[in-house]
Amino acid sequence: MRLVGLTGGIASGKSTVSNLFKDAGVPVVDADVVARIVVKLDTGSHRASSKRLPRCGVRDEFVWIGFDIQSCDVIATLIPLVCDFGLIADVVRKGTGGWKKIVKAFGNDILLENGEIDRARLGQIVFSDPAKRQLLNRLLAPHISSGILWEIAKLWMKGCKVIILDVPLLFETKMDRWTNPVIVVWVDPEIQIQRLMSRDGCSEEQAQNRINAQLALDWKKSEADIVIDNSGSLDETKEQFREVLSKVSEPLTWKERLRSRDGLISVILCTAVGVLLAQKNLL
Ligand SMILES: CC(C)(COP(=O)(O)OP(=O)(O)OC[C@H]1O[C@@H](n2cnc3c(N)ncnc32)[C@H](O)[C@@H]1O)[C@@H](O)C(=O)NCCC(=O)NCCS
Ligand SMILES: Nc1ncnc2c1ncn2[C@@H]1O[C@H](COP(=O)(O)OP(=O)(O)OP(=O)(O)O)[C@@H](O)[C@H]1O
Repeated sequence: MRLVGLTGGIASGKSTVSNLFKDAGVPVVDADVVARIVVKLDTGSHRASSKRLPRCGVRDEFVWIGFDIQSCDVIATLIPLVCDFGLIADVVRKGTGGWKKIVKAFGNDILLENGEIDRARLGQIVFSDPAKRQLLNRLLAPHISSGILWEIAKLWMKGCKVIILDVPLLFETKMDRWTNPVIVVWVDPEIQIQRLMSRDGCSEEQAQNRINAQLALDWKKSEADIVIDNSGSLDETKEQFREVLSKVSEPLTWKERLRSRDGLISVILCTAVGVLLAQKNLL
């Protein structure tokens, strides 16, 4: 299995590029999506909200995190069994823990009427205060990394050979050690701030705070194996993407093959046959 890192700066165009990968049929694990799941409200235990929302079952949560049980032949039969015994539930229900930790640390003021986290409010707080941002990062990091690992595990079980890890803080969290190659989506700083302000409707100061919350994009560019310059038009980015796609779709190396599901199954089968043959010869 090949784990390809996709990163960049805020609003540099990671989602734009990861959508191109998805359109090309390459699976993407999106850390922002995982992070949203881990701060989701556990509707069953929330007390701050006046409205009681319907409780989601474990199976609803699989649908919620985009898990297509039907298409995963090997574990399709195992999942209901395991869920019923609560073994996987702990992993996918991390949202419960993340939500509780945030409310405990930041208070009920960061909650919306329905008890969900007010992301805009929390964003304002953490992007203007490095200490609070560090606190949030510390609280969520274990949930996000286990959420990402779980997403990778599901794709591995499906037999996916190339997986894109779209992680804005890939270098900051040292996750780049897991990935090869690392793609950095770079953008001219002036264009980055303009795109960020127009997408999020924020002031220049707020946009700059968000940019400053991450390692410098130029440094990330210098660490990249592949750079996509997204300062031009979408067509220009698509042009660069075609070359990148053919690069990441090159045949797997032996190491990558061994890390894939089919590679591991082959190794297990070969070992089992080898052991059987050796036993027969010894008898
Ligand atoms: C602060 C929050 C509530 C703001 O939510 P909002 O919906 O406004 O932004 P969204 O989640 O879409 O993130 C947008 C971008 O902000 C940047 N960003 C998000 N969190 C962080 C962070 N802790 N430090 C630096 N940059 C960050 C990323 O580039 C991300 O792509 C949210 O980003 C959050 O919960 N962040 C902490 C989780 C995290 O670290 N996510 C990044 C995953 S690697
Ligand atoms: N080549 C381009 N030309 C014009 N607009 C673009 C281009 N690429 C991206 N954009 C716009 O810039 C904004 C940021 O892009 P995108 O959301 O892909 O960035 P991102 O790196 O995923 O952001 P974040 O870090 O917040 O998740 C979006 O509004 C997007 O539509």
